[in-house]
Amino acid sequence: MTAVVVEGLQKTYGSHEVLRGIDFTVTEGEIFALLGPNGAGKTTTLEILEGFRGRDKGRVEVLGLDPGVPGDSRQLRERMGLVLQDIAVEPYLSVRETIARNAGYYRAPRDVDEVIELVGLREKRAAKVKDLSGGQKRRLDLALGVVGDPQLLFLDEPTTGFDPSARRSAWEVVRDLRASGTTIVLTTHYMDEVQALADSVAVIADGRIVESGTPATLGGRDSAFARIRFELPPGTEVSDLPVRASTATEGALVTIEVEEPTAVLHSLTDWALRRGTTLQRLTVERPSLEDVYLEITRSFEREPSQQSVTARGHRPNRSRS
Ligand SMILES: Nc1ncnc2c1ncn2[C@@H]1O[C@H](COP(=O)(O)OP(=O)(O)OP(=O)(O)O)[C@@H](O)[C@H]1O
Repeated sequence: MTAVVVEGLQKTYGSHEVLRGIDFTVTEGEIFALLGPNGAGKTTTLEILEGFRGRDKGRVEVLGLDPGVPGDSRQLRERMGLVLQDIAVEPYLSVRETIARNAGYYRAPRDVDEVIELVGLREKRAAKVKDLSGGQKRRLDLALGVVGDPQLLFLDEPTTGFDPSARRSAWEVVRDLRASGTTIVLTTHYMDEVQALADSVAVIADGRIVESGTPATLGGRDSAFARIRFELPPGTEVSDLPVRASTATEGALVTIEVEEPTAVLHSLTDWALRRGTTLQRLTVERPSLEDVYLEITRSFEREPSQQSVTARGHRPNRSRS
């Protein structure tokens, strides 16, 4: 089942065309990450899906409803949860009072204390909102997003300002929500967060979706070349190696790029052992999600207008660069 359908979505602010025909779908029960550089239009897209912002053109369906239609939008409020970048809360209410007050807006909210527990704010339940730290405030935002027991949860940069351990806890909360059947639409600038959470990913640049897939396949990552690196053993030359090193040296390291590294590694290690030596600092790596993401978005920063037409064709082959 599909939770969200977006087709040909367009939005212009004045003369600034922010969305120039966005298409994507979110499957029910998945965590979908919408990525893109600052100002790419992620928040605008989310706000359109949430019914807080109108669209100029295109089809948008959220849980079978059109957030652009007032009646549908009201129904959606009951069925979706939001964790926004800046949420207005009463500074003099306590954490528990704030969550309880929000719970009152829904017909079938979750238990308030269970939600406090879920987001790790038990010790701060009596603290006033104004006395919370930045990270604790974001946890409260998360609590407010989930207290209505939403079918669909929007998370706009949910862990910005969290310390590493709080991020891990927030990820656990998000995974638990997915396990309980909640569909989650997420924006984030942290690629480790995408790797840890997302089932599918779409990247917005230059007003369009320029890449989509899973964290493992985005931008051809799964078929990218593996990069083998090691230190040339003392007294040997690159030409002595049993395989051709495509790049002579990178710093002090020899670099070899191959599609499938098993056989090459075998012949390299065999060669080294026969010579009674070792391959110091040996590593085998494929591009990380961050490498791939940066390459996708950088190529759009270079030639925005041309790139938008034939995005794939213009990008250099990241697996070999
Ligand atoms: N109400 C508005 N009026 C005019 N321009 C706007 C408005 N809201 C957003 N913009 C512009 O639209 C563009 C997209 O903004 P948006 O907030 O959707 O980007 P984003 O991808 O969420 O960015 P970030 O990663 O920085 O949060 C930006 O250039 C922004 O300045």
